[in-house]
Amino acid sequence: MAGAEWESLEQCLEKNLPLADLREVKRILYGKETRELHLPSGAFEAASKGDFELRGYGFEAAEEQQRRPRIVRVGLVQNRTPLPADTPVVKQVTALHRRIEAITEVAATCGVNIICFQEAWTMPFAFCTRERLPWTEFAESAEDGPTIRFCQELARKHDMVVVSPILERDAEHGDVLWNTAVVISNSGAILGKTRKNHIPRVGDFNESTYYMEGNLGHPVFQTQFGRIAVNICYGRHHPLNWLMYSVNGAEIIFNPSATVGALSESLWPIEARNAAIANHCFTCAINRVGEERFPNEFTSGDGKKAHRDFGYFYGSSYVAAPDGSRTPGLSRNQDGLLVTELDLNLCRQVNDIWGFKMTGRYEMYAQELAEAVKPNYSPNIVKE
Ligand SMILES: NC(=O)NCCC(=O)O
Repeated sequence: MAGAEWESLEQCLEKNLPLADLREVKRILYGKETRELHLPSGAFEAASKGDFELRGYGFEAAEEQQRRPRIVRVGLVQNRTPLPADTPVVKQVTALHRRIEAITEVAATCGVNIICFQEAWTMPFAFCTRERLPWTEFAESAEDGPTIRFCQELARKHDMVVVSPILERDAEHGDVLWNTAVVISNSGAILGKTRKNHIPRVGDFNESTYYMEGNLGHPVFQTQFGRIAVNICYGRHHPLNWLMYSVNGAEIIFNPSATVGALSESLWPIEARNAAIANHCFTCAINRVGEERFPNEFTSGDGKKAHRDFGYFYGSSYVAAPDGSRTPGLSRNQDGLLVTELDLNLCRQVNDIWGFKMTGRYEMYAQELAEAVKPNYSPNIVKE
């Protein structure tokens, strides 16, 4: 499997396909073509100087007589951890704050209204280990920890909603850890938080050693720029997880993630995009980048030899629209900022065309699932 040397699917297609074929391949792979955003030249200069990729795309909705376009710009940030995993905790957190601060500055010059960082962005994704320390020292309060205060300053300074996925320590309830995303209003006020509803036990993702499944349900946050929700990483494999955020009114669902090529790269382009189609909303898939090596080797008891890293986090962040179209992905091997302009009117327009909210038969499935989860349920199998 390719590591950092292989830039992206898009780059490979562009390099190897004749133009006419490339256009057809993109139409079939990515749906209706998104327009490239004209971002300020200073933003590209700053991105180049800051050594991260900057891409901008826009989705269109039809013009309506009674509703004005509801244009919103989202910013997706993918990044590697700038320091080795065995660097002191505070130094790593500080370096990541500075990195995100620089990228968010550029996002602000690009008119981003809502920015979302990757899963557990303030630390190496150390949940392959089971050693607790020093990794649990990256956990902090979702109400007044140093990262939340930092994000509140970003929100106020840039008039931007900030979605900050962190490792949360809930001091009010037994110092318990959670995989959490905090949503901060563009006023700087903390709107609330949401916790990862589905925790993986696959490959080296030993997160269940550190935290339980979320207990906050499917909150949707009403912001000045639309109704948003956060489906954290592994929750992207669970269609009902997306559905419940949509049932609660989400127009944009962010999917901050941390996942590696060998496990999920062929699924990555499908799941958030299918969720956008099925739920008549926009979805924003964000994955971290690079390789993180840990001081002590580990095994996950799956027969693989002991090793010291997860594998390659392949970035490839993208935005999908309710009509099934999507942006090209950011690269597999660079830090990056993906700016995408959405017209939220597209959600209802596609809903009126396809009608999945009308034809979803949710009451039927609610009844059938209520029966299926009962201990004495027997599957409805018709036999000869
Ligand atoms: N962070 C996380 O939940 N990863 C699990 C593996 C995957 O979902 O690809």
